[in-house]
Amino acid sequence: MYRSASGDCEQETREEEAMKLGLACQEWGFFQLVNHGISDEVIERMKYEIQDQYSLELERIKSILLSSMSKNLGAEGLADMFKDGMQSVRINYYPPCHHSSKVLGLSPHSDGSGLTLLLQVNQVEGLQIKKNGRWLPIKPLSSAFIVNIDTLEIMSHGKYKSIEHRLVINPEKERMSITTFCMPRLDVGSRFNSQARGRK
Ligand SMILES: O=C(O)CCC(=O)C(=O)O
Ligand SMILES: [Fe+2]
Repeated sequence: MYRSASGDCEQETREEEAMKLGLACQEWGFFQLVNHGISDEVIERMKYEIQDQYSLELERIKSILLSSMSKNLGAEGLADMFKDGMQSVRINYYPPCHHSSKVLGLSPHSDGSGLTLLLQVNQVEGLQIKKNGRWLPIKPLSSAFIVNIDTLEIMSHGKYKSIEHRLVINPEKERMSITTFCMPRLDVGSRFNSQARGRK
């Protein structure tokens, strides 16, 4: 819902703002939201932590993991294939739902990046992975990253497995997680895609 940030503005201003919002949505489909009530301090801290701390630290963890996988697979240069590859981050929020048996937070899927690093923000269970036809819950460990293999399955010629997973909702508690999808460099991705197409 759009709400004027100061909250106490006159009815007239509110109507004017709502009209401007409507126009921006109709004519541009893009707009910048100011006076939203989140303090500069919180925003600056968030920017700093995402840019200078979290993503740099993840980059470090990713290269350590990939070097080790590279040795394990006997596939030199795996870490290099991900160097300067795109990373995208998704913050997932799952509100509690009393009809939790009738809904899913995320339906069964496997991720489309190369490798995924997932951080559970709170310790609420919900993630399940499919193993031998059964859904197994993943117990949240505080401060652990949950790592899952995606297109690395193709890159490892099937030696590593990309596993289907889903998210079930808790009836009482909300859940939050931060997923970082790590892609190989674009040229590597297209090389593997055309190889995979060639195999069909
Ligand atoms: O929230 C989770 O634990 C799972 C998230 C997930 O599978 C995804 O973002 O692709
Ligand atoms: Fe996923």
